[in-house]
Amino acid sequence: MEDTKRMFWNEPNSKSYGIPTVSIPRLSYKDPLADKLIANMKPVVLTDTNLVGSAMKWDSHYLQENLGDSPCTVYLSKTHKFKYFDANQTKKCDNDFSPPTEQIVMRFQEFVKRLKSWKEGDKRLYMQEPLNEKILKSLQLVNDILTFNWGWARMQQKQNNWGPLTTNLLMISTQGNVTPAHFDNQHNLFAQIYGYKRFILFPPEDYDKLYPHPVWHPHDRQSQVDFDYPDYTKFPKFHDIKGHEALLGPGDVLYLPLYWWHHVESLLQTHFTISLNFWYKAGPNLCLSDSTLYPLEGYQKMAIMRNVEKMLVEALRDVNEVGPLLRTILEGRYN
Ligand SMILES: O=C(O)C(=O)C[C@H](CCCc1ccccc1)C(=O)O
Ligand SMILES: [Zn+2]
Repeated sequence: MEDTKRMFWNEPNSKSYGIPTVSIPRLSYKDPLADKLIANMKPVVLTDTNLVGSAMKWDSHYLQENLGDSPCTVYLSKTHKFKYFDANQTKKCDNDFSPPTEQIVMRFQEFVKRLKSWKEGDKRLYMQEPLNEKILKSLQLVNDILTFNWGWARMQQKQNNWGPLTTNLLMISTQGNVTPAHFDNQHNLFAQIYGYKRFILFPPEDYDKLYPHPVWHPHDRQSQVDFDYPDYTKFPKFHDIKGHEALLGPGDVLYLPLYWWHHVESLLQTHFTISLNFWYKAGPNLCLSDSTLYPLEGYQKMAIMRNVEKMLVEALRDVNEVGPLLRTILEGRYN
């Protein structure tokens, strides 16, 4: 029994979902191609940035010592999926929205206790807490953060015209958890600290194949397609989706460009995984101006479509009128 258990643990739990993928390049940060890809808003895995070198020693014991009684946000799910939702947008859903996860605040040491005793069948846990003065009480941890490779991160931020760093989200996930496909409106330097995570990315122009929820929906920015059981009747174009895949291990940093879709899963090699992201606001080139280059990029068209939807919700005041009005514009005139 032990051997088969061990063998099972060694092989990544990466289900294929039947989606064809190409590998995201893994390069040294010294490779000029790395900077070229980032400048062109293409994903790339950097293997030796040492961005969070001082966090390589962060394990559950060390974090418990240094975060012990800090309150942290923990999501609970009965399934392996942790589909993010904006609780402030549930009111527009006239109560047919059922939250897929529970969000609770608990002391970090309480979280570690539950994480350690977690076993298959228990509710899955996902701690997601921004690192900021609210929870950073220990000088040791502050010192670790101060010794991140900020020089490299700031150089990327500057030479690629990103906006300000807004968040460093600390994520600690039980093995096998999945964050379903979604996009964020920030650039992301995603650092893997402990355990392995698999990313499947899709470019912004795959908007039509991933069928995002409406902008006013609690699941705004998330794909409606359930990758485990895709509904090809409702979402026929999902059939043609092609992904860009990366397997991240400790020390790897994935540059995840603004508006790129991503599905993330924690693999089974370890009981839990630890990651830290660096979210940077979009730079000025998200707004159209007389210096905008044409034809527009996928991410710019995505921003336009979202703005049109938001403007219509605002103007019509009734989300159920948006579809009919858009169809009136389209039918027999633009299709
Ligand atoms: O770093 C990213 O962008 C990720 O998606 C990482 C992802 C967890 C993020 C959860 C989340 C999704 C949407 C809004 C706020 C928080 C993971 O690693 O499981
Ligand atoms: Zn994300």
